[in-house]
Amino acid sequence: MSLSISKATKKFGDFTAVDDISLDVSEGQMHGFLGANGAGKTTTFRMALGLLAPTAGEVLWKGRSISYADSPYIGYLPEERGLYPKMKVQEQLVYLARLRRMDKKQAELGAQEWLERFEVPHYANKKVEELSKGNQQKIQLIASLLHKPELLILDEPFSGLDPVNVEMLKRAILDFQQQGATIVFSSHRMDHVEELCDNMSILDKGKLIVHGSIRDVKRSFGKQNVRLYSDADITLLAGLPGIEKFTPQRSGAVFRIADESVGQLLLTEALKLGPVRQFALEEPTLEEIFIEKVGRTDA
Ligand SMILES: Nc1ncnc2c1ncn2[C@@H]1O[C@H](COP(=O)(O)OP(=O)(O)OP(=O)(O)O)[C@@H](O)[C@H]1O
Repeated sequence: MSLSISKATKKFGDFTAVDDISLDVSEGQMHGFLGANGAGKTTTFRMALGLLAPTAGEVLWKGRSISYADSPYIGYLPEERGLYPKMKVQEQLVYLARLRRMDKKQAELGAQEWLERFEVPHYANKKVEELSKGNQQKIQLIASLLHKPELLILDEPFSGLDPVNVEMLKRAILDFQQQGATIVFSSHRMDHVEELCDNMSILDKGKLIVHGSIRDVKRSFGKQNVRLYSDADITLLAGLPGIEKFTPQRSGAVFRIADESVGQLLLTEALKLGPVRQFALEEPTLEEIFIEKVGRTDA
C-alpha cells in the first residue's frame, strides 16, 4: 500500500476530531473522501501530510511518515487557499515549484503549459488577488501538481468553480492520475466521487463508516432502485411488500427495493395495471448510501 493510515486518532483537547481510522490507498488509485462538514476530512489530510501530529496511530507514505523533506513528491491543495495574494501568478507558481526542488526552466515551461491548458495564460503577470475565486482555484491546483508529485492530496478541489471549470479540472486530475499519481480528494459532491474514483470512504463524526471500492460499497448496500414508467396509476404499487421508498416522477416512479426479487414482483403487479413503457433495475447512488449511513445530505 502506498498511503497507509493506521488507527489514526486526533484529539483537540477533549474533542475527538478523527477517531481511530484505518485506510489504505494503493499506488495509482484515486480515492474519494466524503463526509459532512466537520467530519474530520481536513484533519486527516493534515495528519497525512505531517502538518498535524496524530494523538494516536500513524500515517505512512510508502512505509514512512511524510515530512518536509518529501515535499518534492507530495502535492497538497489546502481547503483554505494557500497562495500569496500579492504575488504574480507565474512568478508564484515557479517560486512554489522551486521550493519543491523543480528545475527553474522546467517550472517556467510547466507553469505556462498549465496556464494555457486552463485557459488563463493572460493572467500570468497578474497578482493572484486580482483573479476571480474560480481562477484562483485553477492556480491553486497548478501549484499543487506543477512539480509532478507522486501523491496528490486535494481538499475540495472543485469548490467555487462553475460547471465548465469543474469539467476542466476533473479532466486534468484524471490525466494526472493516468500518469501514475496517487490521488486523494475530499468533496461535498458525491457525483464527483462516483465519476472519478476507484475507491472511496465516508467519514462521520471522525469515524470511518464506509470504505472500499465504489462497486463493493454499492453491492454491499444491497438495496436497488427500480425505475418504472407506465401510463397507469402506479402509486398503488408503493404499498407492496419490500418497497422502501417511492419517488414519483413525470409519467413514472423510482422505487427503492429491499432486494432484487421485489423488482420482479413490482413488474408483475405493474403489468396488471397496464402496459409498462420502461422498467430498469438501477444500483443505488452514493448520495442514497450517504443519506442512509450518515442520516443527512450535507456531505
Ligand atoms: N485546530 C483545531 N482546534 C480545535 N478543533 C479543531 C481544529 N481543527 C479542526 N477542529 C475540529 O475538528 C472537527 C473536524 O474538522 P475538519 O476540518 O477536519 O472537518 P472537515 O471534514 O474537513 O469539514 P469541512 O467539510 O467543513 O471542511 C471540527 O469539529 C473542527 O471544528
